[in-house]
Amino acid sequence: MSANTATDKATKVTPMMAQFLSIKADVGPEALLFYRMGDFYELFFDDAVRAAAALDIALTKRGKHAGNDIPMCGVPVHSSETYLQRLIKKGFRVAVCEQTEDPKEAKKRGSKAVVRREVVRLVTPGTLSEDNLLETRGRNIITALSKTHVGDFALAWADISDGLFCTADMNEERVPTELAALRPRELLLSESLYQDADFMAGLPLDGVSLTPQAGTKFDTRAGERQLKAQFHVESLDGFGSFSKAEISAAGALLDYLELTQAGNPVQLSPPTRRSTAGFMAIDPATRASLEIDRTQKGTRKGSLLSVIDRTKTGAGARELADRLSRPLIDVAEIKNRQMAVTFFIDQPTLRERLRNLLAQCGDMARAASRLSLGRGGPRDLVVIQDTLGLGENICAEFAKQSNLVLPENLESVLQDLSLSDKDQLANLRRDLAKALSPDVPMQARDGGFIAKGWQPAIDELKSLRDDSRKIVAGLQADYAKQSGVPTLKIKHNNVLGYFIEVSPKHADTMLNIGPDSPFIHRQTLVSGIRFTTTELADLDAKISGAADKVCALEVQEFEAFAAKTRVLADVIRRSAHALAVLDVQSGWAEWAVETGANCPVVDDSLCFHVTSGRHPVVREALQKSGAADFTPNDCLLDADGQQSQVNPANRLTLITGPNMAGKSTYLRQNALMFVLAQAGGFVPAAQAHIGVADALFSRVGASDDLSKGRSTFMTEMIETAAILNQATQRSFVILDEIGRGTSTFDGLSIAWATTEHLHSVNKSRALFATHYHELTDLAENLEAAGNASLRAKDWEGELVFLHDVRPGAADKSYGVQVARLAGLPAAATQRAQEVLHRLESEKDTGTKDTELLGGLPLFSATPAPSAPPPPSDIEKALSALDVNDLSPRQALDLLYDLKAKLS
Ligand SMILES: Nc1ncnc2c1ncn2[C@@H]1O[C@H](COP(=O)(O)OP(=O)(O)OP(=O)(O)O)[C@@H](O)[C@H]1O
Repeated sequence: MSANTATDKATKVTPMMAQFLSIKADVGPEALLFYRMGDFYELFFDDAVRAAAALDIALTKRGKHAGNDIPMCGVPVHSSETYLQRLIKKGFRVAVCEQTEDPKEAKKRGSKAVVRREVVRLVTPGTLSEDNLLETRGRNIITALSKTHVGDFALAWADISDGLFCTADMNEERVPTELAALRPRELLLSESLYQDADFMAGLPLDGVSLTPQAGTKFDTRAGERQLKAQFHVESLDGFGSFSKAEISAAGALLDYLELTQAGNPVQLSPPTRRSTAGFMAIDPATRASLEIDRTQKGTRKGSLLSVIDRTKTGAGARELADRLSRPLIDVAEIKNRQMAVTFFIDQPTLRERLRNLLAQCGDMARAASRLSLGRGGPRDLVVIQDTLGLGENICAEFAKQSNLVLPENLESVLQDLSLSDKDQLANLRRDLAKALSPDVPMQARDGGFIAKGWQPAIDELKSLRDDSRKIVAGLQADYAKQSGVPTLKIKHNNVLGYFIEVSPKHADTMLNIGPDSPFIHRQTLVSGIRFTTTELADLDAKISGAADKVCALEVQEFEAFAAKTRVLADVIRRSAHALAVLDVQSGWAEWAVETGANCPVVDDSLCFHVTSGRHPVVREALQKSGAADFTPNDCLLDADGQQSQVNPANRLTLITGPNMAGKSTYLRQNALMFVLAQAGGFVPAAQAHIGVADALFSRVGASDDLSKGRSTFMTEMIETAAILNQATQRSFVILDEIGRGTSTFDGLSIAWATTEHLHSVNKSRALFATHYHELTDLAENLEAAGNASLRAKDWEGELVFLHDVRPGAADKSYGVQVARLAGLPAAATQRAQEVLHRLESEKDTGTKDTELLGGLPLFSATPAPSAPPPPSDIEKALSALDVNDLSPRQALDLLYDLKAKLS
């Protein structure tokens, strides 16, 4: 072979590889290309290397490209969802490329022709719709963030798994707050925003996959066209007046969804404009520290949501999470929600029946979405049929109750659920009930899901198929007689269809029947000899022909139903939402009854008065561990000072008390009262009067944010700055130990100034927990500040926490005792106690603070105790000894032994 030929061969690209390379070039390097080859999705080159490592599967090679081996790995199509799920979780995006023609068709173009393949979908974290890839009780949000030339911002967001679609205008400061509420899986934004490091540093982006887009994707005019096309309207006025920023974000989002679904239309609800002014602002740090829907470790378990969630359906759980994430400000709307919960508390029997029915409901909105995306199956139709039926049963349960007075919003929810005024939907349900057989497969192509009596053509073909099968069964006896081989069997496999099989010892008998033999030899195997007959072959053709036709007709029926659900998608989604709302309201009532939660009085005042409040999560944890009961506590704050004439109410209370006494718990439980009350629910308290808060702020627990290059102290100061700059008189603020992360005097001064600012400038309702006892003096100088403390008692040398909040400042911190409880070595706690005594006595004798807190000189003045030496061998032996067990002789021997150890 000449050198040239060798090079030619090395650089020659096979037609299949050429096709792969061209598709890969279109997809780009960001996405892995799942290239369909028969029953596998294959990955090549760098994609294969990355996927093999991420999935921990074998990396092999296939052929050569430019003289090098082509790395390859593959995943079977039937289990590809699991692999997809793992890749998406690891932050990959995957372009799925299918064979879009029958290989037989390709062959007609020549033996070397490659089967046509096309990318049918780009799977990204924010565009999932399959049940296996989605969290049942969590949302899967994709958002687009836009910024106009004049600096206005907007977000558009969607959950394509159930059709949610919303937009909201906002200023730059509000963007992190809204993103934290949405917790999107994927965020689209323009290249220029993406490259703005300062802006990006302020966004809560944990677990968010970023998808930068060319600035042109955010063009307002293109966005308007996209929106009109998506919702088939001539004008957008019907949806309210979108701002330019909203249109730009919505357009970019729709454009991207179209791209990922390779042109398949995504069904979304008409866009809802969510004015940010209507929702309580909870910035990312506050949301994280209050652990509303996730703990700081990122788990749902242990969050407020997980503790109060009594919903029976995935859609209900998602609705509850939405409500807790975005508490309302509008008092009337909050009261509407409360009325529904109260209604269900007053109707225990109806509540129980409703919850039993809800438990049987499927995820109708997600099923409808899958059907509209062409990814649904017969089981999705069953979910729609069953759940619509259950919706009817639920309406019937309400109708059964005599003299029922429904709150207005429940009335409208039941209207959405009822089929009585929705003929098309009622017909769809009735038809589905008639058309579907009880057991349906996952995929329509597997057939066998259309019930008898629905379509005469299918029934006819099925009876032809079944009759032929009966004839085949009868033939076995005839052929056994004819051949004289009583053990002759008629069998079936996918390659041969029906065939006759005899054991090898009857081979001669079968082969020598003579010229009139109907048996035609097909195969000789070690295990048996196979034959067919013209009659059997005819029947086989009839049966398989009929089966194929049945399958094709069933697929047609499925497609027809899927098309009907597409048309009715909006109504189906409204029914599904009605079920979710009923689930949330009845679930909230269930939780309230179980835990003794009550309905708060919510109004526009600036008061916050809670009697016997509890922290729902800490209380549940204590209950589960059986350790102790939760001590309920009151809290009274009034930013207006209106109550002060009767009962002086502070707007700011300084909380002191020993470590571990429950200060942080108290702060958080009161912040959570606002979240629960403004989400429209009941609160864990005997009574509560809550004037709505426009924003919650918390600075609780210091942690550094090294990923953003911020130390613990810096993070703390940034969060404190945000509070002092943004909190209004209507806000609620909790601060836990501000100023810890720096020198005592700096810390104390910052805490001091922060308290004064909050009290006199922001004028918000605020709780401030601190170990700086000096701060408690502030209560005397500031007219609306007060002190409260959590108590502990020294009980026979043991520290007992009482966990109850009392007016007045705490006298001591018990820090050393807590350190002892935590297991600090005895030598260290003894030493700490000595230092503490010394500091306290010098303070009493009037020594200046600077001398007291000066650090080293004082420490070196007190002789440091040395750690007790470890016990000697003799001491160990003596302490293990039981003297009563020793005989006089043994005692004498022991003495000798001990003496020997001395030398
Ligand atoms: N009201 C309460 N009733 C019963 N137990 C409580 C109560 N409040 C807190 N606790 C228990 O005390 C523990 C410590 O509470 P918390 O962290 O709020 O104390 P702290 O005063 O903030 O402590 P530190 O000053 O050390 O941060 C909690 O984990 C909880 O188990």
